[in-house]
Amino acid sequence: MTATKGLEGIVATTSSISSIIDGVLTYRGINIDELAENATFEEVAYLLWYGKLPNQSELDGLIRQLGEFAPVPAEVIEQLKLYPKNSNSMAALRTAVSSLALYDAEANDMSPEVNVRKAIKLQAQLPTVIAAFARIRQGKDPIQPKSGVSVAYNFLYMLSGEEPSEVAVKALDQALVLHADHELNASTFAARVTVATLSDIYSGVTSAIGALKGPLHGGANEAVMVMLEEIGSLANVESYINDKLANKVKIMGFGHRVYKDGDPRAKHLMKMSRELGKQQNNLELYEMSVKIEELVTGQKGLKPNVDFYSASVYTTLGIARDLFTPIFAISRLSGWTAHILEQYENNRLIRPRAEYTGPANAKYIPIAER
Ligand SMILES: CC(=O)SCCNC(=O)CCNC(=O)[C@H](O)C(C)(C)COP(=O)(O)OP(=O)(O)OC[C@H]1O[C@@H](n2cnc3c(N)ncnc32)[C@H](O)[C@@H]1OP(=O)(O)O
Ligand SMILES: O=C([O-])CC(=O)C(=O)O
Repeated sequence: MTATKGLEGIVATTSSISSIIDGVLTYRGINIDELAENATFEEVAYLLWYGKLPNQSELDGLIRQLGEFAPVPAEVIEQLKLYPKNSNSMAALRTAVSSLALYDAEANDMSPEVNVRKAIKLQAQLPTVIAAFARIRQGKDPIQPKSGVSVAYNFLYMLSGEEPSEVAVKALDQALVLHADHELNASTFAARVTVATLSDIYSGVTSAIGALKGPLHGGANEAVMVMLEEIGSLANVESYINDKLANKVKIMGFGHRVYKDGDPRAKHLMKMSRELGKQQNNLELYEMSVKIEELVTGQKGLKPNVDFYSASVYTTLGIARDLFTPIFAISRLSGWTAHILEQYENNRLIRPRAEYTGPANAKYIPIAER
């Protein structure tokens, strides 16, 4: 038995949800470029869960359900108030999702219709939990979600308590479309491993949130913003990046396990970053990001991934840095749950082997002789 480090190149399951073939990403066979330009996040979530685009009445039905499920149990809001104010936002989300299961009478019901309903419920409740946490830690009251509006609108509304601009809603909606699914990425794999034991959907999503949190995966979008803040201005980019590269420090938001010629999602986020910057008459973050890309691609051949330009996009939308990865979770929840449903449909326990590298024939030594 020989181990493949990081399972690189290992095909661990079949899936009909999303594909990355020759650098092209599709959801259910539809090119991400087409979806990014035309689809709303709710259409994409429906596509991932049901395997087809919704017609108008199906879409209206989903938006209605999302509105009905969006309020979270009062007990969960009370618990959020007890979390330390400086809690890591992904840790808070991981805890809150685990807690949501305790207040869902259907949490352990494994029938397929109930599992789809729980996927929609979680999709509706994640934004409410994150926005409530963000407000509570600022000493503000949470805002009740609206019904009949998009996930992007509701999240921005619940964060600030004000009607979000059309531009902001459209930008966030497009970012949600772009992050919704990505084949067997680490957090989706974690979700599938968990539910392949026939554990429940909340357990799968809690595992996935834990995996997304790390800076080699979803946590990279926050790490990119930390870097942009450390750099501070366009004039400092070159010396900062050259220094990091010379010291073999990884530049967050670059590189990818699967894409070697660039992440097809990055160009959409780059464009969004430029357009939002222009609208606000402040292109500094965008220009700094472009300069970083020039240097990192020029010197290392590494291309930006989905996390790189999303940092300047979310900051330009006025969103706090530590909510970037939770926003990724809001979007990826649709993909995680689609994969969980697919795993249940054709389940087999996921249990690979390890190549043993420890000592052989070791003997037990009585404690007095050690
Ligand atoms: C949504 C997402 O999850 S997208 C990914 C988000 N993560 C990041 O942006 C973090 C920065 N990037 C990385 O750490 C990596 O590129 C990963 C984790 C995305 C992929 O990792 P792997 O496929 O294991 O690639 P690995 O880390 O082995 O990199 C291969 C080589 O490129 C280098 N490299 C990879 N990414 C970077 C980077 N961002 N900056 C500098 N060098 C890098 C590695 O140091 C390594 O060099 P070496 O061969 O000289 O040792
Ligand atoms: O697929 C991966 O390894 C990481 C990624 O880009 C994602 O999850 O969107």
